[in-house]
Order: sequence, then structure tokens, then C-alpha cells
Amino acid sequence: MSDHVTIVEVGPRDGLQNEPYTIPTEVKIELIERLADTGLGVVEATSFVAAPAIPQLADAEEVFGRIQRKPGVRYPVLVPNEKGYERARQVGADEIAVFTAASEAFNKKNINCTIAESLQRFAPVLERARADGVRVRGYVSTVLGCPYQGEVPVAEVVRVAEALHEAGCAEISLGDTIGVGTPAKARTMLETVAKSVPMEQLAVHFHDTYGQALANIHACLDAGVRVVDSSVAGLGGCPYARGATGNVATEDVVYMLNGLGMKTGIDLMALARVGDWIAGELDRPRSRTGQAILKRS
Ligand SMILES: CC(C)(COP(=O)([O-])OP(=O)([O-])OC[C@H]1O[C@@H](n2cnc3c(N)ncnc32)[C@H](O)[C@@H]1OP(=O)([O-])[O-])[C@@H](O)C(=O)NCCC(=O)NCCSC(=O)C[C@@](C)(O)CC(=O)[O-]
Repeated sequence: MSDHVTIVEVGPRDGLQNEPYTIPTEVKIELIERLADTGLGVVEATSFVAAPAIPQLADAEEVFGRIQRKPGVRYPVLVPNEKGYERARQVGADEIAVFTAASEAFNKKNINCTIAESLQRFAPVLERARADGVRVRGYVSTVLGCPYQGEVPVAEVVRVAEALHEAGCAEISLGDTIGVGTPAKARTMLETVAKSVPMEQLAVHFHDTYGQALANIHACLDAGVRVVDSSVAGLGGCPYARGATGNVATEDVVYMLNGLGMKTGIDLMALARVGDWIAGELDRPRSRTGQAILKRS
């Protein structure tokens, strides 16, 4: 099994989308560019969603249009429908992510439609993406629990992941949106999905609400996953997931992976400096690893 793990840095999108005050566009651009300088290969940059739904990312065109893209780094953006696709393409996005959930109740709150309707909405987006040579990632939220309906059957996660895969998504990210998962449950969910979608096309996306994210990632690495989503300084949270805290911190994930002898290509000290800076800008706590290694140095 490969010892290389791809980290998908979601800080500039998932990390910022729920921040309460308007973050200057310059800060967002600087964050994306500084993250790309740490060795990260994928930096999810922003979302082309409806502004009233996510006011914080209403400057998506300006952010994406102004970043200096580093060769070799991918900059996917979230797209909920054809309108989002057109906006993203107009400013040169060449990789997108569509997003739905394994829970009807969450989907309704998040994107105002049923799961089936969301898949119908994505069909023309995926068709255009295929024609344009645009890579598409598909997110499935609430894979280990929903803030509105509670338990989410694994069969539902499989059904939605399969549908996204069949529709042409190159990668499916399985999101524990509210961070309720525990390692055995996370591993079982992943292994069950992997019977229908190849493990090489799966990613895991954990929030750290109950402090389980690293343990969950470890269990999923053991099961064979090699793509992990995380957010610098543990920024983040979905506005439609009540009580959910931030994503797992990228610094903590990289520290754990280094300890396991796995390769990410990321300069942990450089990443810790970016985490320290953005946490200061947003008046948010630092990651555990970031704090520790900066203090030691
Ligand atoms: C999906 C919609 C658009 C449906 O929203 P809707 O109100 O049902 O859509 P609509 O088609 O009826 O359009 C309503 C208005 O929005 C406009 N509109 C429509 N689409 C767009 C667009 N793309 N860009 C800009 N404007 C748009 C549209 O033009 C119209 O404007 P009006 O005519 O009233 O002036 C809305 O609910 C939405 O944007 N939701 C986004 C919610 C979101 O971004 N949530 C966070 C991301 S998901 C997440 O964080 C979880 C994840 C991925 O991280 C994984 C995990 O942790 O689980």
C-alpha cells in the first residue's frame, strides 16, 4: 500500500465559510497563496454558491481571479449547480466539487433540495465538466450522523457515493459533518463504501467536534484511504450543521502522518507559520501541533 497521503486543504473554503465577520479578500488570497507555498498539492479555494446562503464567500470571483496559481498545485472550488459552474469557469477554475448528503434533512437545509434533486442538478454540471476536461470531486455530508435526523444508515452513504461515482466524480469525499464519528464506525463506513467505489477514489473529511478526528483518520488510513481533507489551524464548520466545530487541523494530521512514516510533501514548520498567522487574523485558537512546534522553535 502506498505511503503517500494527499492532503486536501479545505481551510480557505470550509474553514472560512462560517466565520462571523467579513474577512478581507486580501486575507483570503494571502491564505491560499501561503498554503500553496507549504508543499500542499490541493488547496480548495472558495465556493461559487448563492451569496445569501454563504455571505462570507460572496467574493469568490475576486478571490479566484486574483490568486497567483502555483504550477503543480490544484485549486478546486465548490459548485452547487450550473450557475455556480459558469461563474467558476468564467474566472478560470479547472477543478470543481459538487456536494450533497446522505441525510435528506441536512440536504434540504444546506442546498434546499432532496438528495435525488441534487443529483439531477449535478448531471448537467458533470456533463459540461466532462466536455471541458474539468475534474469533479463529489462530497457526501453527514456520513456518520446528521444534526437534524440523527443516525444515518450506511446504506444511504453507499447509495449516494455510488451515484456520484457513476455520474463521473473522480473522487468522493465522505464527510463527518458534525464530527460525531468514532474510529470503528468510521472504518466500517469507509470499508462498506469501498465495496462499491474503489478505495483509491475515496477521501475522508472529519470535523473534530468530539476530539475523534485524528483517531478516525488513523482508522481509515489502516483501511487503505490515501486522501484526507483537513483545514489549517482547524478552521471551519458548516453553517447548516448546528454545534459542529472546525475541521481537523492540517498541522495535526501532517504531524501524525510524519510519525507514521507516511509522505505528504508538506513542510510542517511552514504550515504551522501559516496556521499561526491566520489564527491571529481571525482571532481563533492555534492547532495543537502548530502551537507546540512554534513554541519549541
Ligand atoms: C444550492 C442553492 C443555490 C440553492 O438555493 P435556492 O434558493 O433553492 O436556489 P434557486 O435556484 O431558487 O436560486 C435562488 C437565488 O439564488 C441564485 N443562485 C442560485 N445558484 C447560485 C449560484 N451558484 N451562485 C450565485 N447565485 C446563485 C439564483 O440566481 C436566485 O437569485 P434571485 O433570482 O433570487 O436573485 C443554495 O442553497 C446554496 O448556494 N447553498 C450553498 C450552501 C453551502 O455552500 N453550504 C456549505 C458547503 S457544504 C459543506 O460545508 C459540507 C462539506 C462539503 O464541507 C463536507 C462536510 O463537512 O460534510
